[in-house]
Amino acid sequence: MNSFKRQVGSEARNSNPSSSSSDSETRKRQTFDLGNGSEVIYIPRFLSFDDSWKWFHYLNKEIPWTRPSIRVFGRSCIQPRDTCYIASEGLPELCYSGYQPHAYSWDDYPPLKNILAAVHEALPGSNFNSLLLNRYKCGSDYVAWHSDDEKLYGPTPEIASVSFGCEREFLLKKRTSKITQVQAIRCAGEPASKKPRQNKHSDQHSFMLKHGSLLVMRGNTQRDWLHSVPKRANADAVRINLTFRCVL
Ligand SMILES: O=C(O)CCC(=O)C(=O)O
Ligand SMILES: [Fe+2]
Repeated sequence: MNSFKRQVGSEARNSNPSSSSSDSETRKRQTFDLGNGSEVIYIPRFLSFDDSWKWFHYLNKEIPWTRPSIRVFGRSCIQPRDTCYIASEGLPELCYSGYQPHAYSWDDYPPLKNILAAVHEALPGSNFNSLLLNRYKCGSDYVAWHSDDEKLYGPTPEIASVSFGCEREFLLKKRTSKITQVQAIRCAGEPASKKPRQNKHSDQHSFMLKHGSLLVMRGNTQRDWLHSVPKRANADAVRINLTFRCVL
């Protein structure tokens, strides 16, 4: 994979709540215009350090985690992370990679409603009604390149992702259209002056997702970009991630 041009959230290294130097900085909302109506918002310290550990321990213990079989390129394999699904009553069923998760109720896990309320407060106008939870037990658990572009989320899904525990890298890369691929093949080896001009936006981004952080993808991000959490040999602890979504 290409090396990423831009590393954001570098203050993520500083996960000790008592460190004061960048306190106001890290609580701030950072907005990234990815171009063409795609946008990412990142709030490194969305939830407090201590509250985040309380949520982490609750979720790790109480959520009925499963590791289902899914289909990838026509082959059956075990999903490389634990998962669980929560949805409001009466919504159409979610199905991804040939897997239809059981929808648990928000009422079964009341603390999730508190986290949802905090997300709604940070994102006025949003109305999330479902939640896909992920648990990465170690650095060999991952999520492969994908976009959350299932029809039931509509054409411009907003996805709010809250992270707890071990910091992991979250990557975004621009989808290449057929036209761009053909251009790339034609232009390989040509002098720079003949190659089409790059636009001002980078086509790869990397976020080190902190304990207690919130990352939001909105606009055309699911249409035009792919995202992943790659394997990392040095990630030696559990990470839990909540992705809030709105089924239309
Ligand atoms: O764990 C993450 O940060 C991303 C999870 C994700 O992309 C998904 O559940 O669709
Ligand atoms: Fe995703």
